[in-house]
Amino acid sequence: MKCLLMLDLLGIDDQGEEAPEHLLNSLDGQLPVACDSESKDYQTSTIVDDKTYVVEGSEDGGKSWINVKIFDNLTRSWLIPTVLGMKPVQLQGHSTLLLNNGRILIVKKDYPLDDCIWFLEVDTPFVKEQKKLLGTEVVAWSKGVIGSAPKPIVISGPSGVGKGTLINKLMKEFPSKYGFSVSHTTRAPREKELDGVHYHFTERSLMEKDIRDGKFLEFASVHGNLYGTSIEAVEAVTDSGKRCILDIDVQGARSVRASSLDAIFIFICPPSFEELEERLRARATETEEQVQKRLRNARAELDEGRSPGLFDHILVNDDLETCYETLKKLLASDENANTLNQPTTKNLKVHVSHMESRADQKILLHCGTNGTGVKVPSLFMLDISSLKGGAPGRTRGLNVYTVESLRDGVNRIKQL
Ligand SMILES: Nc1ncnc2c1ncn2[C@@H]1O[C@H](COP(=O)(O)OP(=O)(O)OP(=O)(O)O)[C@@H](O)[C@H]1O
Ligand SMILES: Nc1nc2c(ncn2[C@@H]2O[C@H](COP(=O)(O)O)[C@@H](O)[C@H]2O)c(=O)[nH]1
Repeated sequence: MKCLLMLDLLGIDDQGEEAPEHLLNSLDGQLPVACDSESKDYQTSTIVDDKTYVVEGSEDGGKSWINVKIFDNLTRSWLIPTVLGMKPVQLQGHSTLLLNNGRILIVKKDYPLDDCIWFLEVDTPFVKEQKKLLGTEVVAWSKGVIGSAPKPIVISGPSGVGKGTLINKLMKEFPSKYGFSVSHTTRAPREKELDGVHYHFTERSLMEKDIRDGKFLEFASVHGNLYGTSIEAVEAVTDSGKRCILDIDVQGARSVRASSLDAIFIFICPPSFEELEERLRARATETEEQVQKRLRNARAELDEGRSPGLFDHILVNDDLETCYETLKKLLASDENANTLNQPTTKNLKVHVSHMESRADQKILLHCGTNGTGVKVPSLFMLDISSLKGGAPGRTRGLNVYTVESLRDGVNRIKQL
């Protein structure tokens, strides 16, 4: 039904008829396409090679929707792509600009700067991989975030090595600095484990559906159960300004390594296999059969943990305090090396009328009055030269400047 409605807006039926002439004539991916401010329905078209990406939205009686479809300029037919990632909740109009790295920049009109910059990935490595996996056309949304965020930390290692113990110590000593990525799992809760705190305990069919819907950054079958990190789990921590810690198995670490998440990877080893077995039994949370299974898997994980290029650091958890101190030092030096550029609140509501791309990865956002009576600069500059991350998570590393025209053609540029 939804699909019919979208086609209807363009004045065509669902029998695969061509896009109307006026739309085709106006399609030009190289030029900024300004939105139609008179209309309640918002639509832009961007040409990428032989395809035209149409982003459209509408507000109808308080309900709003956003849709993406593709017009194949060779076969002259419409394609409905699989849409991944978290999409904008509302549009009150938007402008688009094709970037040269397989992304379309989308700036929402009349939204605070914090929530107005989005990317629609149409030909990035993530999208290419998903196209192969799903066998359909794929597009992926990613919200643009101003400034950089601290790198997430992936902690991996065999069951019983002490990952949870080390992470709990970090969280206890630095509650405002680190946040835990709460995974989903199909395993049953242990005594004292709380839903939403230690894990999101879920049913396999629900989790499989969410995986199909692209909600997971990674997932793996571990010791007979399904475990996974949702994109939301990581982004919720990162958005709160904390450094996100993921406690995941080696298969999961490998998937995250291959993803757009720019993380630091730490592998925890036991001092010996006998000590690992002792810790696992002493914890007394598993049946004998489960302990045997976890120990069998531990041998493979210990081998895999040493594979070149997978982990940045390997720590031996012999004496707990010594290992904890080493972990803290390692994280501190990594933080210093990646000086944090925490975003300040960007509450300014901007009404972008059009965008202009410059050769040096800077984009000029020309703004009109936003109707709130609050004076807002009429020109912003967006620096996209150091973007990090991307779909299925956020795109970070955006820098925004105000541009103020002074006399004699001199501009004053100030970073927000
Ligand atoms: N350095 C250490 N020396 C002795 N015991 C330890 C040490 N570190 C952790 N332990 C103990 O080992 C047991 C297993 O630790 P923990 O639950 O943190 O492991 P884990 O790696 O998180 O396991 P899993 O992957 O199954 O969640 C716990 O009872 C914990 O108290
Ligand atoms: N790939 C993932 N592995 C995960 C995730 N959350 C936890 N784990 C790993 O599973 C085992 C077993 O955990 P337990 O709580 O049942 O003892 C352990 O190695 C965890 O690191 C996840 O989201 N993805």
